[in-house]
Amino acid sequence: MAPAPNINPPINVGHIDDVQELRKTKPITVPERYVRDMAQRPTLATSSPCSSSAMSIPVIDLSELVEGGEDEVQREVLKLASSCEEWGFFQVINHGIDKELLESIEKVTTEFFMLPLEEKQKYPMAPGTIQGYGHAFVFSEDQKLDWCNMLALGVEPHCIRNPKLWPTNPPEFRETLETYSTSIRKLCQTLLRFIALSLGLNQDRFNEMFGVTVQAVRMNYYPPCSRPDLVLGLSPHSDGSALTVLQQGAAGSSVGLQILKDNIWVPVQPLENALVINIGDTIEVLTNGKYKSVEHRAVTHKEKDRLSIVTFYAPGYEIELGPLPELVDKNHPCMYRRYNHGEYSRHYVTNKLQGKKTLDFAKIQTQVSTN
Ligand SMILES: O=C(O)CCC(=O)C(=O)O
Ligand SMILES: [Fe+2]
Repeated sequence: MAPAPNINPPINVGHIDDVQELRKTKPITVPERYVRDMAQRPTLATSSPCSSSAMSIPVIDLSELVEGGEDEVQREVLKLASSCEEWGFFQVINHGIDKELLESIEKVTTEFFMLPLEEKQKYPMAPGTIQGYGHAFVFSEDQKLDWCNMLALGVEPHCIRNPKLWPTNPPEFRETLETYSTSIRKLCQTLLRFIALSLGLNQDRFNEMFGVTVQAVRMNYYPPCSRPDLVLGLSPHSDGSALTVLQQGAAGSSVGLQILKDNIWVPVQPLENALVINIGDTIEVLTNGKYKSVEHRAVTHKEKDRLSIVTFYAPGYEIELGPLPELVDKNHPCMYRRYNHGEYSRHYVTNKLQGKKTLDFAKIQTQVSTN
């Protein structure tokens, strides 16, 4: 979550239907603003066992890394390295976060989204901003919209919080989010230690340089859509974070997350009690492109709804970023420029989601010789 963007001139996003209300009142209507151009329409997840097992994101057992003997640790670190390098995504099991806590955050989040619209609108996301209830990343009247309702909140440091936007209904929401965020924060720090090791770096390399880290949460609720073949739940994008932790709704909800691998949209099958981790743009830059942030999107389902609770973990805004010198040499020339993380965050939240385009901000453009 970035410092509040300066909105100048004011943004006109036009009328935005609330998709949950649409679903209730006009269940088969899909307004034009939600209908994607042909090229953007989704290929829907199949549940065919062969397609999913041939292409499923790797699973990392965190207990092997944290408590395993030398051999297990070494094996799992190698697996982590290949997961980050080849997929940019993995699911983590035995992560140490209580099942009850995962269930509680899911419960309060679901309860929030099920409130009447007037209640949710007490926490409005103003056009062009990224906190509160509504649609983020919409900047014009003619922009296509995602079939999704969001509640996005800055969590850490406290100065990025807007307490007026933290729901007081359901009453346990705030406390549950605090407890959940503390646990997810520790998980991110642990994962960053092993990710550093997997790159041959000192295990504290990332945690030490990140300063006063920034943590934000986005809760995405995707109601069913009568034409999932025409809409997207969330537009293709990579995350601006260092790491993202995604909790998918429990069994019974639909498969909705897809990641772009070798030009194919691969569905991520939810695993019981697992968390989905992905590499964000910041780790791509720090590793000089060795570990890349991967484009992903969400699709909707005809009958089932879906919830995702997403935590973004990033360095402090004041931290200067650029490829780590240890990962730059003659064979790996520097691919990204140096910049301040606050600048990147601002750039990220003032542009619509458009695949990996946002990261052009940091890429060093190589000159094509015309001779
Ligand atoms: O809902 C999902 O599965 C994707 C969410 C996501 O990518 C995000 O919020 O950045
Ligand atoms: Fe994302």
